[in-house]
Amino acid sequence: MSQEPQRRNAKGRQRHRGGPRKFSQSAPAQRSRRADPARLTAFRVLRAVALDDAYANLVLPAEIRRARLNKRDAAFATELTYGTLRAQGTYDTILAQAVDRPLEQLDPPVLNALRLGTHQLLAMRVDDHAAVNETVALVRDQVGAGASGLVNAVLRKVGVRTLQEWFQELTAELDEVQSLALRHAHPPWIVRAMRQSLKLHGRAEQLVPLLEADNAAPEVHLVGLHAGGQQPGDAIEAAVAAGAVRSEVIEAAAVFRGGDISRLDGVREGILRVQDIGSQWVARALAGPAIAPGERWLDLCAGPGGKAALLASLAAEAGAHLTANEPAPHRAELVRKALAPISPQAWSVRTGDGRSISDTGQVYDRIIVDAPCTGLGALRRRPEARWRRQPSDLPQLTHLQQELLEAAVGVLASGGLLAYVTCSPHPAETLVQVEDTLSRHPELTLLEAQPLMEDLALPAGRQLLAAAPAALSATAAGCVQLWPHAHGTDAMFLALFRKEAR
Ligand SMILES: C[S@@+](CC[C@H](N)C(=O)[O-])C[C@H]1O[C@@H](n2cnc3c(N)ncnc32)[C@H](O)[C@@H]1O
Repeated sequence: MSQEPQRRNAKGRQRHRGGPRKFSQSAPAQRSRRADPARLTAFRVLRAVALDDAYANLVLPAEIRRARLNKRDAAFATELTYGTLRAQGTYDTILAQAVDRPLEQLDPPVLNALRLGTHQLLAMRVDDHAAVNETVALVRDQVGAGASGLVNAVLRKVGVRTLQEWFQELTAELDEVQSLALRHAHPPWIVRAMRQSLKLHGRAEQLVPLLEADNAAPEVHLVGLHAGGQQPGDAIEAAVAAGAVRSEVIEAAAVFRGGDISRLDGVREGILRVQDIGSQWVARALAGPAIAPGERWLDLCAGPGGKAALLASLAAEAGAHLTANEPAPHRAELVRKALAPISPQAWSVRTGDGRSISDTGQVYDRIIVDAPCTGLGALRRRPEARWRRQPSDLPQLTHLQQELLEAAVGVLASGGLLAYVTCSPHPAETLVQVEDTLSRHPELTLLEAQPLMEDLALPAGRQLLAAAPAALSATAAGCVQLWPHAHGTDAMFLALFRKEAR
């Protein structure tokens, strides 16, 4: 976000000439006065995100197909959509300087178009004229001629400065957190939470690299499953043959950089799944220590089934059985689909609230609580998420996390293992929950998660973990917190408890 394309000469007015240009001056089209299809695609996604609470990563591919965009225009629409959504708060601060009324008084489609135009002007290599004229054409086509004059005038004001010049102007009076928030396009409360968490894990000086990593596209990771008579390694071999690169971090995983993932045979068969290596790693940590045949496992919050599929695959190999629990019926259905390729003796799905799991009358030897959380550890994946989440979401989520942990402890067998996992590094969702749980349950011991995860890793993975700085507390030292900038994974958190045998 703090980087911008080199587009101006020393006088700061001319577009750069020569040198690599990602998008042509007229990209993707100055073909007509109707809305350009790539920009219209981005506009439609922004509208769905704002009006229907849609996820851009789900809506965008469908809109690209609907508009029949070619590869180049699809890339343009993707960069425009994700870049605009990610930096929305920063662009709104800039736009507030150029609009003569509070932004809330603008029609939402006009505000979305202004955000799209601002991203093109300040962060994409699109010529100023094309950025302004195409946005005006989009507004005329989609909103009406009335708003096009305002959009033209506002974007001309925005384009008077470069992004760096706007930052200089706007951050002069801001404190450090607000300034970082503006420059790296994160809400200040998230910057504060990240700073606090990094500090607790001995990484106080890594805030900027983390914020930068949140703004970069994540790699696509694959996991191979034990399913359909195949070993996990077979699926990975097939993926490698199709262009994936074997992971050097953990086994039965690969990194895919080759485009359309659904073309891989294993993905269609369900024996190869897209799953962040951080998620794979924490799920394997639960299954890591020696498994006795006949063990009963529970995934208390299983939807949509990523970790459940890996755990069921490991259960199938070891002769254990996984119960995958999920309260939302449509998500429970996704779990069933995810588990379908795996031997049916190894799993079952329960559709129900995790807080009432004791109703089953069962106890479990290994339980994962992959709790509903703010998702602040996966901001790379959901460009709109950081602006949608509010600090006011925390009390309800942390209360639910605590209730789910209580329910899990209640059905954990004596001597059993409990993994508490979040895809958030927020201290209130992680270390505070662990300390509260330990204080309520003297029968629980916090295990050292890092050596367990090291045992599961390949040399490069072991090195990544070993490079972790000293944490500030014994609790933090016992848990593992992964980070996008340090491990190349989502910021997954893992605490591993054992219930002492009576
Ligand atoms: C972080 S997601 C789990 C991701 C999943 N483990 C995976 O790897 O694909 C949290 C899940 O908890 C579910 N959930 C929400 N409330 C719950 C409750 N009261 N009991 C159990 N699960 C709940 C959500 O529907 C969501 O599917």
